[in-house]
Amino acid sequence: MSAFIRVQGVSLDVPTFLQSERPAKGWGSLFLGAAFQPPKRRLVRLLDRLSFDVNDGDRLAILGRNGAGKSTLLRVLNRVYQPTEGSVEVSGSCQALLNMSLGFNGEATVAENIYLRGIAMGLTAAFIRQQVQPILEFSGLTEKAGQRLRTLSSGQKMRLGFAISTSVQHDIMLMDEWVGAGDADFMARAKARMQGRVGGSKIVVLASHSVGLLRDLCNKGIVLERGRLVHAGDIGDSLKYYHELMSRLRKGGDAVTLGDEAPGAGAGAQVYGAVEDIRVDAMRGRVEVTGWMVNAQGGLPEGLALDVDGHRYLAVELTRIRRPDVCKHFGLATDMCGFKAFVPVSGLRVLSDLGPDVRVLGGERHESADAVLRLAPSVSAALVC
Ligand SMILES: Nc1ncnc2c1ncn2[C@@H]1O[C@H](COP(=O)(O)OP(=O)(O)OP(=O)(O)O)[C@@H](O)[C@H]1O
Repeated sequence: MSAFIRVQGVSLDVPTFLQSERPAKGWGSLFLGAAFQPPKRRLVRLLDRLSFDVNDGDRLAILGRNGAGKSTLLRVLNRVYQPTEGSVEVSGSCQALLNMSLGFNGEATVAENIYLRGIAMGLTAAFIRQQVQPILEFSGLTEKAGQRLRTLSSGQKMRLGFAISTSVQHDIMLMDEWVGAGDADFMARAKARMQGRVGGSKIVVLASHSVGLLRDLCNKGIVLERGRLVHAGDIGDSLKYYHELMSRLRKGGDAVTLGDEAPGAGAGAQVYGAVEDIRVDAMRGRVEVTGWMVNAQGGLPEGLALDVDGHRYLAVELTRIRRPDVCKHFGLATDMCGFKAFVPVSGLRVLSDLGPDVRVLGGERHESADAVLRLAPSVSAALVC
């Protein structure tokens, strides 16, 4: 049976409670205010008349700035929220990686929680019984099977939630951001499993700010803005539309909403790029780094630093270079995403003096640069020669 998702004219209104300001001078007026000025209830529209189809074989990216409605839409697709208007038709079994710890009971043991979550996922007791050991092994919690869940660390709970949620292959996979926490060993296993599950799914719907990931994984995209669907198309067009939208919003100076985005936009994880050449200029005591980088909103970060054996060296100059190839690949609004940066590092004679563990970090400013830029294979090879 082929899988599909049909969303027709979906709107979602939820009640919110607004408390008016109550400047109270004393306890008496505080209690009187609480008694006679209860919070006002009003409906807010989170999704507004969305219509789109996802067909067998599609990998759909949901794009939009913070608060645009991406997670809410995923919850509607997963039937957590019932639309106020319109209809959602889903054909095929659905696996939602939206909240890994949903339905966990801290007082039950780790093994019991596998049953609780498995039953909530619609699995039979007989099937779950066969899955308990593999899930414990995958999450590295075999020795903790009989312990209460509340004694686990948050990372261990996340591993358990991930192992249970991904224990079965479904037709449709709904994801809110790619799984991104855990130690290196677990992340390697989680990545391999995710790739397997994504590959085995008939439909994948992924909401993420990681533009590189969306570009690699998805073939289609929709862009949400304030709960409305403002663009639908192939992934290249959708990323381009999203970046243009973000740049329009930046120029429009929508200070309140863009203020919400500031932490994300400035965070290292939101900057991505590649280093394509590193040269040592021994005469001038500096390293020249060439590559490209952008942030998740398609903006151009201006910060670069080198991490050499734990010592941090900040760039003193960064010039932008045209990169139409990168611009086309990611659907960016500007092609000035290439850069050449100069970083003073004294005492170097040749490139290999930097050692193989050098990391190039990008960010909005030199001081705050902390997103590791990928090294091109030729650069990695040159560093060890
Ligand atoms: N239950 C709720 N009651 C009231 N408002 C809500 C509720 N759930 C979400 N919202 C609001 O709906 C808007 C969309 O939220 P949502 O979590 O879907 O955004 P998002 O696009 O996933 O954002 P982000 O990129 O930050 O994860 C936000 O303004 C949020 O405050």
